[in-house]
Amino acid sequence: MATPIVDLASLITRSGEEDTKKMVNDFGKACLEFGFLRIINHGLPDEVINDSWELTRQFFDRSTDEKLECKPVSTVLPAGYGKMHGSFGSNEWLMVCQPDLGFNIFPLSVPNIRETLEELFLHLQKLGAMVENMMNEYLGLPTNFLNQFNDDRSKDVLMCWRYPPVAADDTNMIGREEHQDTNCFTFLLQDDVGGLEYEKDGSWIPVPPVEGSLVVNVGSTIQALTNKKMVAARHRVGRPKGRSRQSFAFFYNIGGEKWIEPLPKFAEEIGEAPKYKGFYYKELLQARLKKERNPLTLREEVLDLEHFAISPVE
Ligand SMILES: O=C(O)CCC(=O)C(=O)O
Ligand SMILES: [Fe+2]
Repeated sequence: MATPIVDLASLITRSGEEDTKKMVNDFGKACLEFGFLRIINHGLPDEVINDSWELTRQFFDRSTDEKLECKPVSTVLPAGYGKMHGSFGSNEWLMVCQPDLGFNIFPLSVPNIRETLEELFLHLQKLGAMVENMMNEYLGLPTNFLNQFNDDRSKDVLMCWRYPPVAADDTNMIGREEHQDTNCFTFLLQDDVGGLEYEKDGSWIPVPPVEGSLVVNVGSTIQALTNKKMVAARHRVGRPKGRSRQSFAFFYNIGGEKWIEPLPKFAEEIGEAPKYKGFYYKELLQARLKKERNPLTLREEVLDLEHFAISPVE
């Protein structure tokens, strides 16, 4: 079964009601059956995408000292440059946060990088709200329910990733360990190196780069709210051979203080027991990041949504 492709043309052009209904249905079904899909006609300007690739490439090609000048200043929103250590590999990232918060740090030696990446951020954030509305409609929730529930946009994050290639003496072929994203939705752009895969029915399905398309995946927050009606697909990235790989992952997030538990519509109201106990979003996120950024962590120790699962009564 091929990864679904959902055409967002009618969302952008606001064409007829029938087209919109079909789009919402295609999107919802793709989330329900795969948790992973591609979108086309998403409205992101080519120029912004192309400039973002070029400028982040220039940034990652700078010397380590120069990149370290962009080290985060805030621990609350650690926008800026970072690098993984230890068993999680040596991937580098440049993290971009909501522009008007003022946390973003960019090198002055790469002209226009701020304007370009912040513009990309804002386009993706707009897309996030649209996708959230489609999900709202597909799930039959009251109008704007999800947008209002998830009204704090200050935690959205754009991660610009660079994965180094496998070295000759290297045995670790994993570029990014398998995981579920904890947020609501993630939007992914990858360069032509490829390597992204998601899990479906026990198999790993490759998601090769296709120009003009954007990958969307469902995060654990949606899985918890829908009482596992929607499932956040596990995904991973193989380590690139020969040359490094770049990607952009935009996390349409949720505020840390938000209490997440299955919505009554998907549990009590339909006579189903909740599959998860309630938790503050930050409990899931912080535990995940703390583990992931600690080089001594074993993969089995990384906390995910199942930590909050209520085991069925025998
Ligand atoms: O680099 C990619 O394609 C995927 C990145 C990812 O899964 C993540 O940042 O959560
Ligand atoms: Fe991910």
